[in-house]
Parts: sequence; C-alpha cells; structure tokens
Amino acid sequence: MDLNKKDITKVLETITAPGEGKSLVESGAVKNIVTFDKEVVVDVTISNPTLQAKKKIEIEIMKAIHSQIDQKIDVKVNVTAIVPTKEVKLKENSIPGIKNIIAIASGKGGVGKSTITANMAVSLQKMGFKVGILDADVYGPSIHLMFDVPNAKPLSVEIDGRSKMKPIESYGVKILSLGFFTNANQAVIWRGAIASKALNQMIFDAHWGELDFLLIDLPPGTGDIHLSIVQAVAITGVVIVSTPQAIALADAKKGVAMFKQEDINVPVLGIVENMSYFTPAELPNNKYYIFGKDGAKNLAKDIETAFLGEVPLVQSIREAGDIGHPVALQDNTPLENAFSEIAKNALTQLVKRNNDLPPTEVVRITTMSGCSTK
Ligand SMILES: Nc1ncnc2c1ncn2[C@@H]1O[C@H](COP(=O)(O)OP(=O)(O)OP(=O)(O)O)[C@@H](O)[C@H]1O
Repeated sequence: MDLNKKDITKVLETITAPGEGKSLVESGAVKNIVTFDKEVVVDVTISNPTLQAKKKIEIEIMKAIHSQIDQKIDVKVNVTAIVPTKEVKLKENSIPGIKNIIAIASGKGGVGKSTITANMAVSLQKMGFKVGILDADVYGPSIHLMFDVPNAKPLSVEIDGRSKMKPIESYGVKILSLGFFTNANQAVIWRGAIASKALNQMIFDAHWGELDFLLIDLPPGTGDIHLSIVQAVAITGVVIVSTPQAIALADAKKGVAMFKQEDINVPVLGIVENMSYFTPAELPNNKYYIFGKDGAKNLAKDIETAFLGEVPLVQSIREAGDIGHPVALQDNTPLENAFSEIAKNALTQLVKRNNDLPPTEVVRITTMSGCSTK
C-alpha cells in the first residue's frame, strides 16, 4: 500500500491541537508531511514547550495513523514548540527589544504577588528565556531582597550617546526595583507623581537590552500606579494572584474588573492561587485548607479566565524569599515543579493571546471622569 499525504492529513484532522479546540490541521499546527513507501514524517508545532506535551502529541499522532491506516507504518513525528518570541507590535510606548510585558497584580496586599513574580521569572529564565523584572510596588518593593541584591545601585551606561540605567542582574534575571532608590528604614515617600516619574525612568531610561519577558510587580489594589503604568506602556497581559480566602478573592475580582474595563482593556492571562493549603514539613502528605479550598480556581471559572496553578503555603517559600534565593532555583522539587507549571501555563495563555488578540494600546486619560484609549 502506498501512503499519500491526503490520507495522513485526514487522520491529523481527527486530532485536536492542545488548548485550541481545533484539529491539528485546522489550527495550522501541521507544518509538513512527507510520505515515502511505508514511512511518514510529520512536522508539527505546539504552544506548550514541555517535554510531556511534546511526547503526548507525538504518541497521539502515531496511534491515530496506526489505528486508522496501518499498524506497520513507520511514523516519525517532529514536534517543535512555538515560544512566544513573536514580537507583539506595540502600537506606541513600546520599549525596543522587549517582546512581552506581563504585569503581576493582586487586589489584596500580602497575598504573595512578589513571591509569584520572582519565582515565575526564575522558571522562565530556566526555560531559556531572557527575563527582566520591574518592581513597581511603591508601598513595599521587595524584589531586590528576594534576589539577594538589597544594596545594589544600578549604574549608568552610555547607549547611543544617551545615559541609561543598567538593571542589576541576579540569577540571570535583570532587575530594576524602586527598592534600589528608597531607604528601607525610611517611610516610603514614592507617591503619586514622584512614583510615576521614577517608574517612567525605570521603563524608558533603562537599558533592558533584549528581553522575551518583562514582568512588572504592581502594588496591591487598583490605584494611581496601575493607571500610570497602563498609560506608560502597552501591557501584553496581566496575571492575577490571590489566596483562596473570600476577602482576597473579592479584591482580585476588582483587579480583574479594572484590567478588563473597556477603557483599559489589558488581557487577563489567568489567575494563580497562592497559599492554597498548608503542608507541615513533618506531615508532607497532609493538606490543610487554611484560607478555604479552590477559591481562586472557582473565581477563574466564574470570570472565564484561565487557572494557572496553585502554590501551597510552605515555610521554605517564605525562608527562600527572606534569604534571597527563590525556591524555583531548586531542581526537581515539588515547589520548583509548581512554579514551572505556572510559568508554562502562563506561556500557553500568552501565545493564545498574541495569536488571537490585537496589540494592547496604552490608555489615555481624556476626562476627569474616565479614561479613554482614543
Ligand atoms: N506560598 C507561600 N508560602 C509561604 N510563605 C509565602 C508564600 N507566598 C508568600 N509568602 C510570604 O508571605 C509574605 C508576603 O509575600 P509577598 O511579599 O510575595 O506578597 P505581596 O502580595 O507581594 O505583598 P505586598 O502586598 O506587600 O506587595 C512574604 O514574607 C513571603 O515570603
């Protein structure tokens, strides 16, 4: 029996592309099919970069060809992951060299927004991406502490005849934090216009170089700084962090509503649930749902956004943050895996967002009573 491309295409039409709801053929995932005698080579691309996802699709294709055509066919599948390096054309206020800007927000304070930002950055860096963090948390910048560079002072470098601020690099992640410019012992005076100006400088007068991702650690709540940032840069998407506690969820909902507001219109990539349950070190199989169970998961369902994953309340996460060595730096531990799963899920949502939606526009305030992008 001679194989032909048409038969193989028909088989591939019966397989759904991961996370797409369309067939591999319809979604454009099939890049090439070569048939020769009893051999077939299929090249496909998927958005999930994990080995697991690649293996899964490879096996699915093999099984389908064997069961629908012939067991004896020698099937070779080449799976490539499309990483979101496709530059989203930011209409204006883009930062040259930065491909995706992801804001990390929470409604309530202290829910672990900075912890999630730091660990997501490390996970993405470990996957081979170029990552930067802008710590815009005016009320309590902590990224410089979590990356063990508490006293670093960014230097100025000359780029094309202009003086630029050079981010501090730690664990392969480039960092600019309001914490570099404030004294930890003084009350935070970065407020309103001063904070906005400092942020603008850290965004536009910094030499970030080439970055796949710039993560912005926002202050908690839905205040002026958020507005300053959406006016300053076009944010590709926002990740919301919440604990499962009702009061945190209510605030997270407000945060989501702000980003989804027609005039602001920043796509929400999904929700991360932090402090999902407590597991004591001496009882590693026990889970205590201190703040309630599945709250953020249910919220994600309610507001039709993706659930990106959960992180337990574990003493070592707090300790790692305090000593400036994020847990995601560990190798093959459950916590490292939890954070890398969250990073991968966020990536999948980002690829989807970049494929399906137009570039985000910056927000312009036109009247005192509201905002407008026009
Ligand atoms: N999953 C966790 N397990 C244990 N401790 C955690 C966890 N997540 C965060 N923490 C700890 O809780 C505290 C608050 O976390 P973090 O600073 O990340 O929160 P935040 O939301 O950024 O706070 P803020 O509102 O001040 O910006 C920190 O001491 C951190 O180490």
